[in-house]
Amino acid sequence: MNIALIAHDNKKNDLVQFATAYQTIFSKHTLFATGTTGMRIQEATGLPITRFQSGPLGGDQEIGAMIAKNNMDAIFFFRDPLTAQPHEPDVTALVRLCDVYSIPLATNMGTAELLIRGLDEGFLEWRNILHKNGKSDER
Ligand SMILES: O=C(CO)COP(=O)(O)O
Repeated sequence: MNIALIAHDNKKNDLVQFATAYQTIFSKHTLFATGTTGMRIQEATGLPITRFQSGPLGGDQEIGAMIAKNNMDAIFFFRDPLTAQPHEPDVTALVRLCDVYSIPLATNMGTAELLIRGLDEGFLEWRNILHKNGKSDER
């Protein structure tokens, strides 16, 4: 599965801890991230991660483009609900595309726990059916 990891600044420590705790599961998948989040997780875990631009510089939109091409299977996006973001339109657009394409999106630790365990149990196998039907450019 292709998985994206994103966190706003006040939530980066949480996502780094989460990725470290579930490193074994994440290591079975192909990881993508916005710039700074990806760097932080790579430093902490050594996991291979394809890093896009930083969020305010277009990283959210790059991940959105993957969703639109059916190349993204799940997203962990720890948003900061208490701080205004200069790129709020990009954040909204990313969340919207998840809804357009029914992509599982965890925006906080509580949902993230469910999503990562579900992922490991194979609850996202329906995504493979879409891939097999040739509806994506890559796996
Ligand atoms: O701003 C972000 C998501 O909206 C995250 O970007 P960084 O990972 O580069 O901090």
